[in-house]
Amino acid sequence: MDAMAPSSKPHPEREAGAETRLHRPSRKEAEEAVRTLILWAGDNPDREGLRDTPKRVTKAWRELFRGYEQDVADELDTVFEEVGGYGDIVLVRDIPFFSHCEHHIVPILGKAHIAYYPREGVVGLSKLARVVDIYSRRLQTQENLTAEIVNAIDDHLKPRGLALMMEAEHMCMAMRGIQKQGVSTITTGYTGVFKDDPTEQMRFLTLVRGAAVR
Ligand SMILES: Nc1nc2c(ncn2[C@@H]2O[C@H](COP(=O)(O)OP(=O)(O)OP(=O)(O)O)[C@@H](O)[C@H]2O)c(=O)[nH]1
Repeated sequence: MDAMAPSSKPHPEREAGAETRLHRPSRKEAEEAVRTLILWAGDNPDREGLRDTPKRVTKAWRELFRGYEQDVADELDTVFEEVGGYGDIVLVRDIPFFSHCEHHIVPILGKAHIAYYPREGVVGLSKLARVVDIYSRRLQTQENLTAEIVNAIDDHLKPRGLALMMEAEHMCMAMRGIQKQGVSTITTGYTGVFKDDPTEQMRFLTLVRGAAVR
């Protein structure tokens, strides 16, 4: 697909039942908007170093926000049912991610840890990281990002339980506003046995922190 072609898919609407299709501006319109922001920042968009910047920024945005073009169902529809009777915890730890906060469009940088107890099969490990990627590459709050990843994996895989922890630094708190660097925000989501049984939550948290105890 042309990296800059407008998507044929509607933007995902977070409000249940919303069916409106949003108008995607042309690439030229998007470049014009970047030019306006350069002027707003106080620089000259026609000077040599900035002349191609609107083009670069729109190209970068296509990449940074490619999650709007992707569907998690495409990643999670392969389930391996032959797992040799394995039914214990599967934990994929330290998945790096970046997103952008929907309030300031400034990066959120962090790690995700996903665990589940298989019920009927397992998914490819990389697919879990792909789901994190798809939802991260949209404008987000950390809470919404966490909930979307949990709901998507839980719906498709139907595990006995799913646990997700996301820890991230929000550049909107580090680089502007309150300007506190190194602050980490932790969000969690649990379903099934992880939701119902505090000892399962403890096991998850212990494994995430690195000690393989039972
Ligand atoms: N809950 C939550 N808040 C976030 C997230 N990302 C950014 N924020 C916060 O969103 C809030 C936006 O507050 P506003 O008062 O509307 O905007 P603001 O004037 O730019 O706020 P300050 O950041 O305090 O300067 C700030 O407190 C941010 O820290 C997130 O993922 N989750």
